[in-house]
Amino acid sequence: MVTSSAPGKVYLFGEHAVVYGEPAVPCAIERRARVTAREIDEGLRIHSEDLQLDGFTVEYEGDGEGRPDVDASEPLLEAAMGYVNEAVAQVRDAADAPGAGFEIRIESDIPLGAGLGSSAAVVVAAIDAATRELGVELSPEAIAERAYQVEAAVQDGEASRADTFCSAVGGAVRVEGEDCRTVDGVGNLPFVIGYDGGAGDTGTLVAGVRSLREEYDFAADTVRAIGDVVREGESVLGTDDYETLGDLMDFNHGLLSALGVSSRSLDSMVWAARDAGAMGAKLTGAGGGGCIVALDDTEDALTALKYTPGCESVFRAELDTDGVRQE
Ligand SMILES: Nc1ncnc2c1ncn2[C@@H]1O[C@H](COP(=O)(O)OP(=O)(O)OP(=O)(O)O)[C@@H](O)[C@H]1O
Ligand SMILES: C[C@@](O)(CCO)CC(=O)[O-]
Ligand SMILES: [Mg+2]
Repeated sequence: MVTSSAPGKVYLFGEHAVVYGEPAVPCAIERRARVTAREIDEGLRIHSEDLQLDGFTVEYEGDGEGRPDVDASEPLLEAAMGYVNEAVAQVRDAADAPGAGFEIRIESDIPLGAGLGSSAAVVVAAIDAATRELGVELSPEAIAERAYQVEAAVQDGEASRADTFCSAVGGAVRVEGEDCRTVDGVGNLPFVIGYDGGAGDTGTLVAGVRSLREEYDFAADTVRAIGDVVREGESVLGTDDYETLGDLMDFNHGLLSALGVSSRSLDSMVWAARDAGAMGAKLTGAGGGGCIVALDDTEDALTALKYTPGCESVFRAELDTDGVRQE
């Protein structure tokens, strides 16, 4: 039996646009998914007490074919189980063990569908734990590549390498197409996270941006403008010019909002943080609901968010320089 863990992330800049080849800078945070894998004779048994589908919790056991005994629609269940099923397919391929069976147990500190990269963290940790269980040790980079294949499969071919690379190697990273690298010297940015208790489905939100881009040239321009914001942001990354970094986060949020991936509660948390003096604030991840990230080195945004209607919890996020690791 092997347990591995991998961190979630926030996007300083660049989500969504990164799917179309623009650069993005996600940062791993000290919130982890832990996955325990045990080899069994055949099939797949998955336990996750964190898995919530539209307000109810299930512990499911499935072989990827049969359906767990819960009252949920087929598409919802498919969305819920797709990541783990595809991760196990990658493990079987990596270990050249097509018939390997697993019992997988998931425990995660990362809220689901909230923009903190729960899917990437679960997939990265699952691939590490289950390959080690079969006696195969993959490098973090190889795990990142396989985890990306999983996200691409579940998100209907539309995913970037950003979440999975960040979760696998930790720290702040820069991803542009297939070019994935660590960004040194970023240090611990004063991130404050506000969470509305809700969720958005990454695959659906990505598909929405894709159709806007196809329909309107100005939506394609908006995606390119996000890339420009990221390139500008990179010039101050690693300096103490948090004001400029914050202004660019604000700009990035406006562009994401134009692409239709913000929500009323994300917008009100963003404004609450800004009104309290945060240097910048934006949604993080796919959007639709979930989390915002603000830059504030005082306690003011944290306190203001606590009293913001629609904000369910608020916390500081420390940069996690560790990526995937065996526990
Ligand atoms: N603790 C968990 N147990 C089981 N499955 C999980 C768990 N955490 C995440 N998942 C899987 O990841 C899916 C959520 O992934 P999704 O990409 O929509 O959101 P996210 O990764 O949290 O946010 P984002 O991609 O915006 O950063 C869940 O539906 C589920 O399939
Ligand atoms: C929305 C998106 O850019 C980030 C989700 O955390 C999707 C992806 O990069 O695969
Ligand atoms: Mg995800």
